[in-house]
Amino acid sequence: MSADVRPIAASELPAWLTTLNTGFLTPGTPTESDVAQRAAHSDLARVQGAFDKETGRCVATFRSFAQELTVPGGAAVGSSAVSNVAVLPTHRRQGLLTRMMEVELAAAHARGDVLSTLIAAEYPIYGRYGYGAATVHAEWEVDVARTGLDRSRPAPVDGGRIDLVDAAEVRRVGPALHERLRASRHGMVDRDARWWSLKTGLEQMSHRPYREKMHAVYRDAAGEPAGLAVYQADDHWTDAKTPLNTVQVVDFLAATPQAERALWHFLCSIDWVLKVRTGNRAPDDLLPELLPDARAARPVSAADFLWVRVLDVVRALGARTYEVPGVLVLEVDDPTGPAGGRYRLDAGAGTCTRTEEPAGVRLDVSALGSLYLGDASAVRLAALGRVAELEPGAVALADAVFRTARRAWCPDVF
Ligand SMILES: CC(=O)SCCNC(=O)CCNC(=O)[C@H](O)C(C)(C)COP(=O)(O)OP(=O)(O)OC[C@H]1O[C@@H](n2cnc3c(N)ncnc32)[C@H](O)[C@@H]1OP(=O)(O)O
Repeated sequence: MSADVRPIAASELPAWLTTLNTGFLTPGTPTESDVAQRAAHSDLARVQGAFDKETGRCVATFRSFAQELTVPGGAAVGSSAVSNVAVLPTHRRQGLLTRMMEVELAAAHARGDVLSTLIAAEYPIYGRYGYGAATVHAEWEVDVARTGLDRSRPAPVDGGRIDLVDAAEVRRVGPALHERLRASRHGMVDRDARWWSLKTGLEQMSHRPYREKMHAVYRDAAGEPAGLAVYQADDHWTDAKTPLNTVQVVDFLAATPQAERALWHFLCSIDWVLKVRTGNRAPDDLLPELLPDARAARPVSAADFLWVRVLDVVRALGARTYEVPGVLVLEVDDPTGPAGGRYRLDAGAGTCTRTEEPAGVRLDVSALGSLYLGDASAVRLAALGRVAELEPGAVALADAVFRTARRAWCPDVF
């Protein structure tokens, strides 16, 4: 079976969406509204399809869009975000993803994108294309009876307050709060207006019907919104009519530790609620130790989340800051992409240039992607055989230079 890979025409969107839904095991013919929304929010030049040469059927989907990724130090770096990758089960393992990815990475490089980013459905798929796992998704389940928090006094003690608000208020205060947090937390990506519309039910796709949520906003003593928790509960009771509810947090943004403390205390104090599941948190989240009994928060997930592929090493390494000074020469291998070469990183000056100097470390571009946001350890990658030390001490220096005090966190699936 052979197939043509090319950008799709607007008239092909319904077939493309059907293939995407089937590939993601959410069968369903798209509605007119689904198609209209996609048309309004997609740059069709960046929407690829593969079409079976015999049947003409759309058998694979791939899309990219412009994204900003916050890197250590707070700069927002331009990335080509890859999403909606699916190949029909009848056409898998025939090289279609590889062909679509080659088109995408060449186009991203030609556009001048510094990085490419994605959330991998499965771990083994994207390393071969130069992506490296760059952030960790952590989730805890809190046994609220064990927390030691005083549930009878859930109000903030710092002069702030918590207000329960509707979705319209979330659309008013959420974007600015997110922008404030994004400017200081590496690993976060921008959210456009449609993100807030979809997450608050203003728009919805038929295969993912919106279920109304509850929203708590923390305002500091000056009345400024500094935190937002979006959550739902499962309405679960025992036969003996005792409550067994679990609160599932679906979005939690806290711009200050005070907001973080106040919102977790609030969520752990709601009557009928025995458990709070945190949703996607940073692996170094404050939560466990915000509780008098930290063990009340049981880790339930710790897995790779955002994957980063460096396209332009000079601009990528020059965009982030480094917590310790040091000069490191890296030899980057990128046989199928544009990032290969030798680079001199001056972490103190925050500059990166191409160089002919001898390299201290040699690494594959996917290992560079893992190091980029400061979450991976160069020493650990060396132990795994993914970073080679060419000069004594260079791996330890790379470890110290790339790591960040707080860990990278990407709250969003895209
Ligand atoms: C960013 C996102 O959208 S993530 C969502 C990704 N989509 C999904 O997981 C949906 C279900 N899966 C699929 O649609 C497909 O299997 C895809 C998209 C993952 C892969 O598409 P394919 O066209 O089959 O990949 P392709 O044939 O180009 O494979 C290239 C290589 O990757 C390997 N590979 C592909 N998918 C997988 C996988 N899921 N697990 C392990 N290896 C894989 C292939 O074996 C092949 O290896 P080889 O070069 O050594 O032979």
